[in-house]
Amino acid sequence: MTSFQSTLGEEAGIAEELAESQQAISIAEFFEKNKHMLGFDSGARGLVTAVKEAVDNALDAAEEAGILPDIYVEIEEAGDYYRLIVEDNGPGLTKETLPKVFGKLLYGSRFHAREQSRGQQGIGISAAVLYAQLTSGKPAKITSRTQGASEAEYFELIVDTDDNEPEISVEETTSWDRPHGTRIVLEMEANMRARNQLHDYIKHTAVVNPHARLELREPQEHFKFERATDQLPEETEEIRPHPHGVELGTVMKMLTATDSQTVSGFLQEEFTRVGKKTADSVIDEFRDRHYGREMRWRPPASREDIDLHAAVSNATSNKGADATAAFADAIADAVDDHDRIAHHELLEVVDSAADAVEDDHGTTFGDTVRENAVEAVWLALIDARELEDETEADADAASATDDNPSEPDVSRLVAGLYELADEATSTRKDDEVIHAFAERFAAKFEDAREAEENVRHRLTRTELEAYVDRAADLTEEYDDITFGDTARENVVDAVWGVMSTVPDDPPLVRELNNDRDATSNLVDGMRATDIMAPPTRCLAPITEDLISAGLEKEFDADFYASATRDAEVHGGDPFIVEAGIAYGGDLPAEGSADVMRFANRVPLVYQRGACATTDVVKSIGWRNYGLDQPGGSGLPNGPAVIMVHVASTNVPFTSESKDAVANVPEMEDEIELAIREAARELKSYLNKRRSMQQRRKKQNVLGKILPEMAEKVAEVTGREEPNIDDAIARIMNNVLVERGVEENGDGQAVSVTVENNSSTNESLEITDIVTAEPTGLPDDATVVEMDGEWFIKWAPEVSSNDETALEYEVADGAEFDLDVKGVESEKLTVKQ
Ligand SMILES: Nc1ncnc2c1ncn2[C@@H]1O[C@H](COP(=O)(O)OP(=O)(O)OP(=O)(O)O)[C@@H](O)[C@H]1O
Repeated sequence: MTSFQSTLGEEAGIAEELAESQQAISIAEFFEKNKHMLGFDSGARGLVTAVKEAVDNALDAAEEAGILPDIYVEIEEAGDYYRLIVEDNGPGLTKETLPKVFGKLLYGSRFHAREQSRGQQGIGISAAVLYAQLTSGKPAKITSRTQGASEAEYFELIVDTDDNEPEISVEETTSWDRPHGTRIVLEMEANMRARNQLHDYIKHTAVVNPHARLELREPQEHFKFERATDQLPEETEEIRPHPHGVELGTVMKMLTATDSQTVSGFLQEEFTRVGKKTADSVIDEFRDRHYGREMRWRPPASREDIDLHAAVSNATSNKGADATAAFADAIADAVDDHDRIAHHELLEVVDSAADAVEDDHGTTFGDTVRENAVEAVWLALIDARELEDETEADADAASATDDNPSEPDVSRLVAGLYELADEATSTRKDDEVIHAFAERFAAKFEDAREAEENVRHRLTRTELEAYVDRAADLTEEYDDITFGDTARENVVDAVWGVMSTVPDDPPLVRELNNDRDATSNLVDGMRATDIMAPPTRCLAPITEDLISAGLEKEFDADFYASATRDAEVHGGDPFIVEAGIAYGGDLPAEGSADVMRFANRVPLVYQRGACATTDVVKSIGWRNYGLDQPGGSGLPNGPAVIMVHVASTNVPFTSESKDAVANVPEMEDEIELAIREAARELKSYLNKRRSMQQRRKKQNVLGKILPEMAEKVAEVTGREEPNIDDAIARIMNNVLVERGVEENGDGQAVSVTVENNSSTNESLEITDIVTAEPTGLPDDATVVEMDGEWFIKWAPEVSSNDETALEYEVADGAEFDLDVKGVESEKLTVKQ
C-alpha cells in the first residue's frame, strides 16, 4: 500500500494533491448520509417522524395565527409504499416561502426567535420531504391556501441535494375546500411496525393540546380527538436573552452587533430583566474581576503613634501655614471618619479637602500637592515604620516600656491582617501561628508595593487567593501546622469582604470588542449578579389544572397531582418544568410506572433511556413517596403514570431528532423539584389511603364482634341490647350523625345530632331530604322544595369531642333521607 508518507519528498506538491480531493459538502448531502440524526433511521421510525414534524408544524402555525388547530392525518398503503397526508387549517404559506420551507434544509422562522415553539431548527419538514424522495423517488405534493386567498397554490417538489435548494416539478393554482391551511402528501418506503409509538404520539399530543382537534386514520384504525377547550394556549412573546447562562461566544457576537456604546447601555438594551440598577451591579462584579478590589486599612487609633496631620503637613510645601494646616486637618479628620479606607477612597478624601481649602484660602492645590498628600497618608496608613524618622525618639522611648499596651509591636499591615485572619480561622489555631501567617501575608502586600507593582493594594480575588496560599504554605512549612483549604478560603472571604470595589469606568463596548479576557469577566459578572428570573410571557406552560385534566382525560386513575415550577434559565433561555402523576384506578399494577415525556407540548416517544427526564425519575427514591422501587433506584413499580413537561425557548435536545432532553444540570434540578412536588401529594394521598384502609379493617372486625358481645351481655344481664353504632363510633373516634324522632302530639320532633369523636375539628355538609314541609328550622339551615321533597341543608362546624344538633318539626308520616358530606366515609357513622 502506498502511503502518502512513503511518497513524501519524492514528489513535490503533495499538499496540492490532497487539496484537490477536498470539497464542500452540501448540508442536504450530509443529512442524506446521516438520516438517523433526524429520526429517519428506519421505515417504521421514518413514518412516525414525518407525522410528528408535520403535526408539530401545523400546531405551531395555527397557534401562532390564533387559530384553533384542526388537523387531519392519514396513512394509506400505496403499492410498495405508504402515503402520508397531513392537512391543517393554519394560516397557509405564501407562494414565495412554500418551496423553501419544504425544499430547503435549515430554513425556518424560529431558529433565531426566543419564544417557545415546537419547531426550532428549520429542518423537520424538509427532512421528511428528503426522506420521502430518497426512499420512493416521488416528490412532495403540497397544497396551501392563505387566509383570504381565492385559490390555493399547488407544488410538487424535491430537495436538490447538491445545492440544498427546492427543485420544483409542478407549480399551479388550484381550488381547495379549506378556506386556509396546508396539505402535505408524502410517499415513502415505510411500515407500520411503530404503530404503538404513532398512536402514543397522537394520543399524548391530544392530552397536552386540549385546544386541538386531531384525527388519525391509518390502515387499521381510526381515532378522533375532539378538542376539550376553545382556549388557545397563552400567546407567547419573543424575549431578549437573559444574562444568566449566555455563553462567552454569544456575548462577543452581541457586542459586535449592538448599537450601544457603553457596557451599561449594552446590558440594558440587549438583555431581558436588566435596568440601570442591575447593569450597575453587573458592572461592579465586572470591576471586581477586571480591576480587582482595593484593600481597606483601618485609620490609626488615637493610641497609635501616627500623626496623619504631620504626615500631610510635611508633604505639603509652599502653601502657607494656614492653608497647609487646614488641608492637613481636613484630611486627618476625614480619614478618621472612615472605619476602613482604600486607596481610591483616600484619593477622594484628599481631593475634597484640597477643593475645600482652595475655596476657603484662595490657594491652588494642584495635582502634585494632592499626590504627595495621598502618598504620605497612604504610607502612614499601611506601615507605621515609615514615620519612624520623625518619631524615632518617641517610639524608642515607648518600646522600652515592655508593658505599654498602646505601642503596636507589629506593623499596621500585620496587625490589620492578623485581626481578619484570627476571626476567620478556627479558635484552635495558635495565636503565634496566626501572627506568623499575618506577617507573611502582609509581606506580600508590602513587597508588591515596594516593588511599585501594586502601590494601591489592588487585587483580584484570584491574586488574593495566591497571597493567602503563599503565606499559608510558608506557615505550614516553618511552623509545622496545617493550614487547610477551609481556613484559607475563610481568610480569603474575610479579606475580600473588607476590600472595596474600585470605581474605575468600565471599558466602552468598542474597547471590549476585541478583548476576550475582559468580555469573559463581564460574562462572569453577569452570572454572579442576582437578576430577576426571565419573564415567562415567551413560554406557554400547560399549567397545573390542565395537566391534571389531561391526565384525567387519558387515564382512569384514583388520584392525580400536578406541579408547575417557576421559570429558570439555561443558556440565556428561560424554561419551565411541569410534572404530573396519575395513580391507581385502571392503571396496570404490574410492571414499572409509565413515564410520559413532553418538550414544548410535543410528546417524546423515542430514546427514553437517553433522556434527562428518565434519568431524574430513576434517581428519585420512590419508596419515600410510597411507591415500590426494587433495589431503591430505577423506575418505580405500580399503577402510576409520571409525566414531565419541559417548556423552553430553546430545549436542549440530545440530537436534531428531538427525542430526548440533554443532561443539563439546571434542567435536571428543576425536573427533580417538579416531580418531587407532585410526588409529595401522592405520598400524602397514599398515607391517608393506608390509614383509611387500616381503619376500615378495624371497623369491620368491631362490626362483627360487638353485636355478638352485645347479644351475649343482654342475654346474661337480662337487659336491653346496648347501642352498637354509638359504641363503634366512639371506639373508632368517628363522627356520628344520628337522627332522633319523637311524636309530639301534632307531628314529630326531629333532631339530627352530630357527635365529633375525632381528634380534629370537622366541617360537615348535611342534607336531610324530607317528604313533608319542615317547620321550626334554625337560622343556619336552608330549605328548598323540589317535586314534593324538602331539601334541608345544614353545614355545621363541630370541634373535636363536641356535639351539635339540628332540630325541626314535621308532620306525622313524613319520611327522611340523610346525606352527609365533608368527612371521609371511613371516619363516619350515620344512623337514621
Ligand atoms: N403547516 C405549516 N403551516 C404554516 N407554516 C409552516 C408549516 N409548516 C412549516 N411552516 C413554516 O416553515 C418553517 C420550517 O419548518 P420546519 O419543519 O422545516 O422547521 P421548524 O418547524 O422551524 O423547526 P424543526 O426543524 O425544529 O422542526 C417553520 O418555521 C414555519 O415557519
